[in-house]
Amino acid sequence: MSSFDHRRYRPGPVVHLPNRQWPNRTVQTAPAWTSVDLRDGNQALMEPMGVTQKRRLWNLLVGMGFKEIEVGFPAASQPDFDFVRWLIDERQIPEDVTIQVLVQAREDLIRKTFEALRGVSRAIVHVYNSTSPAQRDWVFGQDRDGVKAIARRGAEWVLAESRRYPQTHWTFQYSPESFTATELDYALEVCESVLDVWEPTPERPSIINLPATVEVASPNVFADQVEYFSTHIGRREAIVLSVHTHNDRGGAVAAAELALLAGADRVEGTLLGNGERTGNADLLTLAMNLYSQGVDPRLDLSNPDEIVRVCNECTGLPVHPRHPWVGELVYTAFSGSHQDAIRKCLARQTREEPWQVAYLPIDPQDLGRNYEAVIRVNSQSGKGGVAFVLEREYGLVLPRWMQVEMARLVQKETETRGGEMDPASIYAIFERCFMTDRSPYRLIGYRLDRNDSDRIEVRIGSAAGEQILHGAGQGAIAAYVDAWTRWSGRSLRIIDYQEHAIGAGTDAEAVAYVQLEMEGVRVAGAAIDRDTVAASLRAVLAALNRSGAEWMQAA
Ligand SMILES: CC(=O)SCCNC(=O)CCNC(=O)[C@H](O)C(C)(C)COP(=O)(O)OP(=O)(O)OC[C@H]1O[C@@H](n2cnc3c(N)ncnc32)[C@H](O)[C@@H]1OP(=O)(O)O
Ligand SMILES: CC(C)C(=O)C(=O)O
Ligand SMILES: [Mg+2]
Repeated sequence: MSSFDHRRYRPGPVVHLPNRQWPNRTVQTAPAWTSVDLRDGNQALMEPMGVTQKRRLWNLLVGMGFKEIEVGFPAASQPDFDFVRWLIDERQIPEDVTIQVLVQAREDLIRKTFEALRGVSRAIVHVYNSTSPAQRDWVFGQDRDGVKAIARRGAEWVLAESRRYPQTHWTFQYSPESFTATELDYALEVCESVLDVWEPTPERPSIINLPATVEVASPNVFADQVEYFSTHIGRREAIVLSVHTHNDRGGAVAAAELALLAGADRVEGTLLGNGERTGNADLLTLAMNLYSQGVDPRLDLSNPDEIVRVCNECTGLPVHPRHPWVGELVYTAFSGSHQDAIRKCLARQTREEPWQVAYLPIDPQDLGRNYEAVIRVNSQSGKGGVAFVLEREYGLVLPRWMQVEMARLVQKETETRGGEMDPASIYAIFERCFMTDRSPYRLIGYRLDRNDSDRIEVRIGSAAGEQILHGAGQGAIAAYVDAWTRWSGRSLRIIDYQEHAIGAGTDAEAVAYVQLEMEGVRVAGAAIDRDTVAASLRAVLAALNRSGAEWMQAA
């Protein structure tokens, strides 16, 4: 029998909140961010960070502008204790940054925690105990009152210890761990009892942190829980309401966002979402989500590649190439219609107007990414992408009809070869297929006599030797086509012709693109030359050579 059996599970909680307000709100300002990378992030690593890595990550967090940073669980391990001491003894904590430490509601651990913090000018002491039925029954072996007593005693020990260090400005924080799996009325009761001990005031608030220790329901349910809590807790004006979401169902970021609508003031999380199991809420994503809505995230995210590098080097964890906002591939389009739309929008977008480029929710340049990586070509790509690459890398602005043919040629090759095609390989196809003015015929020279109607004398070479052709017409190209028509006895007609300069100044070259109809069949050619007329004539010849017509091969 299969062990995969959904009947073993129950649905998550629901909250009766018919008058819920959060769906009608929007987030207008950034919340207070608290990084728990050095604690929750660290405790989830296979190999916890050493002091050197912690220092590096600390410097990154401070540099990004975090004002509250949970730096560890100093009563739990010597490295955590030593790190806190290093921060204090070496005066590493900027004036406007407050460190936070975590501790269980146990007297000996609380005492040691305060010892670790001796001499700090300001700190948040974060005490927690779990409150859910499963933890009450099976972990603590206590009823509701018993677990509430653990919380209250913890609050009392924290208060008592803090009084031994009056020089420090203390802030107290309490988390009813496993809040999302706790009955709401009971979570309120426990928090009220903690607040009765701490007696916070608006001037000296305490932090109540509501953790989705395990994400057990969809984000809207968490928002209901937070709104219910926020509107039912006493002394609301004396509390900073914080949330701490985990990502078990993949909704940590969404849950934190909806919690802000529901009344939360503060969000705990980690960079890139490292943390227990599936991780914590990703603060980078949350902050970038605000940024992309025109809200100042109050964090410096302008160098995400550096953030990713430091996190990776400190935690040993890789970052998915499609990680929101900062993954390697998140501003890259491989697919044809996306490339087409991006190319058209980028050509129109100005710095002054609000950003509205299809498929790019923000300007990648804001995060230090350039447009080079935006469009990459594989078998899913279309003419827009191929055209974009040729224009960006080689300055070639292909006419639409040539884009279509070029895209078909590229696709054929990518389907055969598989994988991605780099710009040089794309250009090689362009050169091989369209710039075919060397064989079977090549242009040796020409003389143009510009009168009422232009007369041209053309010297062409082939395996059969040199020949001279004569023609006349309005303009060099018409005269040239006339020369070929007379010489071959076939009907030739220019359908379209375009040219433009590549580069500027004395180094500039001209590129010409020609679409020719020969005996009812259309064929395209291109050529690059320092001389504009030569470029045109060679482009016509490239098309003729490409035609593969029998009379050409016979040469
Ligand atoms: C959701 C979270 O992320 S919570 C943070 C979790 N982080 C960590 O645990 C990392 C650091 N922790 C540690 O290194 C260790 O747990 C220590 C050093 C703090 C404590 O270690 P130990 O004393 O061996 O105890 P252990 O952690 O196994 O705790 C179990 C005991 O503490 C009790 N306990 C657990 N959590 C709490 C709490 N928050 N408050 C009070 N008591 C608690 C348990 O009921 C159990 O009691 P019992 O021994 O009477 O059955
Ligand atoms: C200690 C608490 C806040 C925690 O990390 C959790 O519940 O996830
Ligand atoms: Mg956690």
